[in-house]
Amino acid sequence: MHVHVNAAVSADGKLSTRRREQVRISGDEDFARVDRIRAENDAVLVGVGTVLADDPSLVRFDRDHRESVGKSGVPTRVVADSRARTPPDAAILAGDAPTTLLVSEAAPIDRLSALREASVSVVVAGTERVDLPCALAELESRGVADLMVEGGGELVFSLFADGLVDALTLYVGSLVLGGREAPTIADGEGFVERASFPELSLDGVERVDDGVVLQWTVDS
Ligand SMILES: NC(=O)C1=CN([C@@H]2O[C@H](COP(=O)(O)OP(=O)(O)OC[C@H]3O[C@@H](n4cnc5c(N)ncnc54)[C@H](O)[C@@H]3O)[C@@H](O)[C@H]2O)C=CC1
Ligand SMILES: Nc1nc(O)c(N)c(N[C@@H]2O[C@H](COP(=O)(O)O)[C@@H](O)[C@H]2O)n1
Repeated sequence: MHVHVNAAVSADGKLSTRRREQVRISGDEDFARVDRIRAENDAVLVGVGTVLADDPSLVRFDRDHRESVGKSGVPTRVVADSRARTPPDAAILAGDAPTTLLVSEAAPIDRLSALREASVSVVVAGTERVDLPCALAELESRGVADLMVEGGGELVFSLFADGLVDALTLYVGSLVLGGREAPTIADGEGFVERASFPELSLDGVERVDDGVVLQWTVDS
């Protein structure tokens, strides 16, 4: 499976403010770029923190671009949600696009039943927290060869820690959000030892809207 993380950050590297409310960091040109990346992927993954903060629908994608890259159907929406906290009326569950929830064994049965009623497909992996290598392997067995990840910082850190990220694209916007508690692209516990820092190779730099898009591949 190929895993591509994409996000928009402020000039000081924040995904959002300390209130964790959605901030429009990029502009129309960048959102069109994001729609093309969605089109290139079989599924789009976010953490439940992003679902609770932003209530994204993840239904938009560039249909012409999808056809041009030879993909059919629509990208599946996927939420990493250890305890099944996705609200049954969340936008990510609405509409015709399929949604898969990655949960752990700690997810309460009643919440899972409510979500299954909303026609959600469920993958159970891990005891307390979603075991990402196991969950992504299950997605792959269900036909997900190309996975886009749209955040947030807790999930993306875990994906890096598990060595699961192949490519990283960041839109860096021309604004400063500040805040030591504001989320960044890789939060979690953080890496400490030099040997554990994921190393990246810079593949591209492009001016988009009023910011810059940086493209890296992750060194193996
Ligand atoms: N500017 C941008 O491009 C984006 C910004 N955001 C912002 O990011 C913030 C949300 O990010 P976070 O709070 O970091 O939440 P998150 O979206 O990373 O979700 C974290 C949650 O994912 C679940 N999870 C399941 N398995 C996990 C694992 N193995 N490792 C880590 N988490 C796991 C846990 O329940 C955890 O609480 C919001 O403020 C949102 O606005 C989110 C996406 C894109
Ligand atoms: N690429 C990008 N630029 C910004 O400025 C943003 N605020 C975000 N946020 C994320 O985009 C997703 C929106 O999804 P829907 O359009 O509602 O489907 C969601 O994941 C936001 O967190 N992204």
